[in-house]
Amino acid sequence: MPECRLYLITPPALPDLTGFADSLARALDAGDVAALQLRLKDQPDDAVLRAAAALRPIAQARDVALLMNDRMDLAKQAGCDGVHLGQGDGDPVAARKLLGAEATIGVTCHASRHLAMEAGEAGADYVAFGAFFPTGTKQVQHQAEPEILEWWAEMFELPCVAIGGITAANCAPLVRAGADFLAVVGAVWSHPEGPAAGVRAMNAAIAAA
Ligand SMILES: Cc1ncc(COP(=O)(O)OP(=O)(O)O)c(N)n1
Ligand SMILES: Cc1nc(C(=O)O)sc1CCOP(=O)(O)O
Ligand SMILES: [Mg+2]
Repeated sequence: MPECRLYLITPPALPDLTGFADSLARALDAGDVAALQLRLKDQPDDAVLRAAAALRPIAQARDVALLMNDRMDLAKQAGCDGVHLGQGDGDPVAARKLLGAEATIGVTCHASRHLAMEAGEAGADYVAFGAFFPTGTKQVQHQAEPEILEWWAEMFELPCVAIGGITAANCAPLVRAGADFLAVVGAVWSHPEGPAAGVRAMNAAIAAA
């Protein structure tokens, strides 16, 4: 079974940044997390930069890549390891030019083979497919099936991320289909026993898939 790792995304707002930083440190210390995406939707730039400054040392000290959602300019300003771009968030070629060869650039591809191949050609480091399951975190307009992960993994070396409603209970088919990363919000931050337990549960489910 190919290796699959956890990709954590922050909740959409962080009203208590200090408290969140503590929770994040405990969650990252609980198990294997490959990357953390700072996804603060509709927040002012200064709040996003403040959050990045607080969370970057926690992530990077644990070898967890910090990726900025949506905004390549803020990724650069905040010293992030990369950026995640949706289809309306800018051009991966421009992001590469701005952030450099070492940066990680991910692109949302919904359930589209065409968008994924286009992202790969534009120099993305991963393509993200979703949503695989119903999610309360965001209103989604696209639904993906595990077959797209199977097809991608068979055809291309470039890593693929699965996202959308993924939990420890439903992730096995995505791991078996070839997802390199599972990106989650609720499965960790809304875990009934807390985020550290959420990371442990996801790690265990991935390993058992
Ligand atoms: C890993 C990952 N995959 C997909 C998304 C969704 O990005 P996007 O379509 O730009 O939507 P928003 O996150 O900006 O609401 C993501 N953020 N991360
Ligand atoms: C940010 C995001 N993007 C999606 C997509 O389908 O592109 S689904 C999603 C929300 C992921 O949160 P949860 O793990 O709580 O479902
Ligand atoms: Mg976006």
